[in-house]
Amino acid sequence: MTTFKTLDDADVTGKRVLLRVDLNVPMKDGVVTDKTRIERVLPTIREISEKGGRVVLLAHFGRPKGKPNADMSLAPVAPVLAEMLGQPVGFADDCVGPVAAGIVSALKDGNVVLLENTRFHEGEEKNAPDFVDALASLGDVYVNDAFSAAHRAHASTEGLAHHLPSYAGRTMQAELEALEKGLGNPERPVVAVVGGAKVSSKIDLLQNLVSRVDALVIGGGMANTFLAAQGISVGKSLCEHDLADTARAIVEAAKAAGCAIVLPVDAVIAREFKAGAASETVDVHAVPDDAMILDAGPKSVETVNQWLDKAKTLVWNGPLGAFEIQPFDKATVAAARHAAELTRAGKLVSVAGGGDTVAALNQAGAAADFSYVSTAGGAFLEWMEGKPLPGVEVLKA
Ligand SMILES: Nc1ncnc2c1ncn2[C@@H]1O[C@H](COP(=O)(O)OP(=O)(O)OP(=O)(O)O)[C@@H](O)[C@H]1O
Ligand SMILES: O=C(O)[C@H](O)COP(=O)(O)O
Repeated sequence: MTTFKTLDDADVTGKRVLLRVDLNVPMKDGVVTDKTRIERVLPTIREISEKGGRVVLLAHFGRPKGKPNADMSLAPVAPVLAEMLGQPVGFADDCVGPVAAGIVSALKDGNVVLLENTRFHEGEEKNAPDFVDALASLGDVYVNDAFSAAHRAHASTEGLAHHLPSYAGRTMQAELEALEKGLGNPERPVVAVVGGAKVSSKIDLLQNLVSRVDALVIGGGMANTFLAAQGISVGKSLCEHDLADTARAIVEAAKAAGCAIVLPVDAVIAREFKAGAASETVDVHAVPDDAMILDAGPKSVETVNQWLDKAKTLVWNGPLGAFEIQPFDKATVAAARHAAELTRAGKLVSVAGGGDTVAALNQAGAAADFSYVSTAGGAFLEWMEGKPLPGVEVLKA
C-alpha cells in the first residue's frame, strides 16, 4: 500500500518542515464550527515537533482566486489549532516574502507556525514555478498531510514535492489505507450519495462514478442542476444551468452502466437563506420562481433510505440540503442517522467524506457509527473514480 516515503523515512530534527495540511474548515462569523480536519492533522504536527522539527504549516481556505481576502484568512484558525495542539502556534500574514521568511527563520526546534492562505497568491493554483520556489525557500523538507486537497496540482500540494525531499504525513497515510480497506473491493450494491454546493468542480466526476456504483443519489445544489436539466423549474435555487448538458450526459452514462439515478421528488423551499425562514414542502414540479430549494423533502428522504436499506456499501459526499441552517438540515440528518443505524447493525459499510459532510454527520450525531469518515470531499470522489491524485502521485515519484 505505502508506495511513498512516510515520516518513518524522514529526518526532521532541526529542519524546517513545510507541512501541507487542510485547514479548510467550516466556519461561521470567524468561528470554526467543525474541528475534524484540525483534529486529523494533530498527530503529524506533534510527531514532527516532538522530533525537533520546525513546523511550517501551509494551507488554503476557501477559494479567494489568487487575491488576499479578509474573509478567507487563516488567522482565526491559528488559536484553535494552538489550543487543540496544546502548544503555541505562530501566524504569518503572508505565506511567502519577507514576513514569512522572518517568522520561519526565528523558529526554534519543535516550534509551529501557520502561514496565511496559500490561495492569496495566483501562483498557488497555477503551480507557478516562481511561487513554488518562494515556498520552497522556506523549508528543508516537505510533508503532505492534506489528502483532502491531493486532487489539486497546486504549488503547495504538488509543486513543492519536486523541490524538496518529500514525505506523506500520518493522515495522508491513514486516509489512503482506510479508503483502500473500506472501498478497495466494495460489497455490492454500492450506493453513492452526492450533494453539496461545489457543483461545477464535482459534476464531471459523476460521469465515471456511475460506472462504479449501482445507484447515485443526488442531493443539494447538485440535484437542482439535474432537475433543471430535465426542464424542471428550480426558481432561485443554487443551480448551475450551464451544466445542463453535462447533467444529461451523466444520466445517459448511468443508464448505459445500469446505475440508477435517484433525484429528489419533493423539496423544502424558502424565500430567504436564513435560519428560521418561512418554509414549505412542495413537489419538485411546483417550485415558485421566487423560491429556493434548501432541502430535500420527506418523500425524497424515504426513497434515499430505501436505497440505503438495499445497499451493502455507501459512499457519501455532500449534504442533501443547507444543513447549517435550521430547518434545512432534516433530510441530511435523517439519512445520516439511517445510515448510521444500518452500519451499527452490521448491514452496511458506510464511508463518508468532505469538510461540510463531516460537520453534518457530527451535527446528526452519526459520525461515530460510520465505518469510516474521511476529511476529503472532492479528493475522495476522485479516488473513488480511480483517478490518480496529483498530490499522492508526486509523493510516489
Ligand atoms: N439546496 C442547497 N442550496 C444551497 N446550498 C446547499 C444546498 N444543499 C447543500 N448546500 C450546501 O452545500 C455545502 C457543502 O457542499 P460541499 O460540496 O462543499 O461539501 P463538502 O462535504 O464540504 O465537500 P468538500 O470537502 O469537497 O468541500 C453546505 O454549505 C450546504 O449548505
Ligand atoms: O474542502 C475541500 O474539499 C478541500 O479543502 C479542497 O478545496 P477545493 O475544492 O476548494 O480545492
